[in-house]
Amino acid sequence: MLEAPNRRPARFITFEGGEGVGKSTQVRRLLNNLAHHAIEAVRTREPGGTPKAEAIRSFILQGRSEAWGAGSEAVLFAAARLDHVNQLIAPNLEKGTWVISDRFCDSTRAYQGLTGGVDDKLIDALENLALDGHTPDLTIVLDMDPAIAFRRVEQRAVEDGLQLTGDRFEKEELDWHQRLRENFLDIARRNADRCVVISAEQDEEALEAAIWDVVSARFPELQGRPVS
Ligand SMILES: Nc1ncnc2c1ncn2[C@@H]1O[C@H](COP(=O)(O)OP(=O)(O)O)[C@@H](O)[C@H]1O
Ligand SMILES: Cc1cn([C@H]2C[C@H](O)[C@@H](COP(=O)(O)OP(=O)(O)O)O2)c(=O)[nH]c1=O
Repeated sequence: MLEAPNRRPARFITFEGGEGVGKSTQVRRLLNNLAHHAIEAVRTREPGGTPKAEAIRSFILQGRSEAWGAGSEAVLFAAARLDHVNQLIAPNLEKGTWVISDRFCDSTRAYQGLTGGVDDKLIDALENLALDGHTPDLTIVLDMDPAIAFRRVEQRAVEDGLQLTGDRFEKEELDWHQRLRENFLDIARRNADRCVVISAEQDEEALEAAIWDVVSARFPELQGRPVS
């Protein structure tokens, strides 16, 4: 009988951190680097990633869930995540395609849990339900002073000739974002085998190189891969 080829499992990598720290930019750059190493990967985001989860994203980010409080929001984010895992993340990993997500479960723990005051046990239960064993293989936590992140976002908006309206999360005060930053660092400390904290206070290329160092050291199949 012919043996199935000994294929490496596809990897699931998530990016976490506060607003404007450069997650989306670096997710794009990582996808590009993986493609150069002949790795098939999909890029996704949370909240969102599937039509149903994107519908929940609009509902929450337009502020329509605000009156319900952080507990209901945690449930809504988990509902979106369950669909995202079932419809996009698990099927891709199963067929050998890497998945790179801009935010995932640590955002619920940081925003609704540690910062929003939702009980740890509820966050744990929702996480177990939504992930169904699909814990990320690696989480890159991009860390920076939120005041600098705000200036970056503001500067880009001015360059684009836009008025900074922001969604409701971006209207929160700076000290709230400082607490959020500490909470992401705390999550990283408590999950040190999965999470790597990288300073986002460096230019895009330097940060991309720092992320690639971590990713390629973590996954040996990237070493010795063809570079196109
Ligand atoms: N390393 C960097 N240095 C300076 N500006 C950056 C850097 N990375 C991203 N930016 C800019 O900062 C803003 C926020 O970046 P983005 O990737 O959208 O962050 P996030 O997804 O974390 O909100 C964008 O205008 C982006 O062009
Ligand atoms: C995934 C997730 C996101 N969020 C928040 C974080 C962001 O404020 C918002 C997502 O907006 P988004 O525009 O994707 O974030 P960013 O500003 O980092 O580019 O939703 C939660 O509060 N809980 C969650 O579980």
